Amino acid sequence: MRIGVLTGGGDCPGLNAVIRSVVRTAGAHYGSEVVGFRDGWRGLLENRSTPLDVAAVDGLLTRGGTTLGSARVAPEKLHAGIDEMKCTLDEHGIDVLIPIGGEGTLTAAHLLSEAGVPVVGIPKTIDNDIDGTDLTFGFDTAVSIATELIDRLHTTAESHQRVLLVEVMGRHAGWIALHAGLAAGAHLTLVPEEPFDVDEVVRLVCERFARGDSHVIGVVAEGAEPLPGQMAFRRGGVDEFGHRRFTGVTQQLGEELERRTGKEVRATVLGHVQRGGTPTSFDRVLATRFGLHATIAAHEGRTGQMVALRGTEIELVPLAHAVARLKTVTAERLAETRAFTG
Ligand SMILES: Nc1ncnc2c1ncn2[C@@H]1O[C@H](COP(=O)(O)OP(=O)(O)O)[C@@H](O)[C@H]1O
Ligand SMILES: O=P(O)(O)OC[C@H]1O[C@](O)(COP(=O)(O)O)[C@@H](O)[C@@H]1O
Ligand SMILES: [Mg+2]
Repeated sequence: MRIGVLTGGGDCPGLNAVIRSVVRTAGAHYGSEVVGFRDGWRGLLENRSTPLDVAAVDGLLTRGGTTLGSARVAPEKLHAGIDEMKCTLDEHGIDVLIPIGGEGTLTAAHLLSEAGVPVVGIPKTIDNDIDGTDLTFGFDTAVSIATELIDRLHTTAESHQRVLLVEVMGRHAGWIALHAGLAAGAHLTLVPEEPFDVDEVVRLVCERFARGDSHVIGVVAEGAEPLPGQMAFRRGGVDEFGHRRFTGVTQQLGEELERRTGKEVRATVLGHVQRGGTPTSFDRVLATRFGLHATIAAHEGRTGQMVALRGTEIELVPLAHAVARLKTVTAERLAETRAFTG
């Protein structure tokens, strides 16, 4: 059998571990060959590939990023390019394609699957917002990095009796904010799922200082927004790929808080450091198991599906189900966090 692999969307610690796992499982268990397509869907559209053998994936278990590269392609171009992509797959004799990506990449995978291409998807994203799987690799690494950095901000904040607002990634879902906030003992957690009440944030900050606390740490997901009409808030529209452009909610909230509380406020944006570098051991294991089970599914003809973590086991779920909605933070999980950070 010949398997095609590509990585789409934002890079994520553990992608290389998946590639290694697919290549090693295909070679050692089945004597199959693997072809990597470069830069996500663009590699299929432009017929750019590289053969992947065991030597090519040596050392990839621990390396962050993706050795295949990743790129974004406007969804319309992808819809228009289905025949071209099928031609590329035929030319390389690909029997099953394994796309590794987030909800966007998996939506495109579903599209190809509906067009008759045998596909087994592998979910990735640091945001952990893919439905149908309990977790995605990359999330644990991002939360660990964010937690360590927030820990460090506590000491500088308390030395100056400041409010420190930390912006973490999370476009539609606040999982990183929720977990890093809880792990690092933040006093406030703002997520995209629930517009925040600026009056309430002001009250919380004033109350903490009034009772003698030394500082306030607030974790803000980049996609969080204030309730309408409560403060001036710039909107950035959407980019050419349909993604919302962020305008720095944390900085804007910081300025508002400084004005209304009289306290010094500093905003820190963690940005891409959250998804750079080596994956945690948890993510290496999850990525390796995803690669193994996707390759087994490909050889058993169980296509049109995505591997998923359910409890402690890896299962297959239909791609149609996985991309039907995003997995966002529930009211119950928010309430749990608020018991400690609100
Ligand atoms: N609705 C869609 N229909 C078809 N292709 C899509 C769709 N959404 C995204 N894609 C493709 O998948 C790529 C990756 O999606 P993106 O959302 O950027 O990352 P991720 O896979 O991490 O969610 C996009 O650049 C685009 O080519
Ligand atoms: O690479 P870019 O364009 O800066 O993307 C940033 C976005 O990618 C992410 O890191 C991951 O999102 P995806 O998994 O959907 O690619 C988001 O948290 C963040 O908003
Ligand atoms: Mg996406």
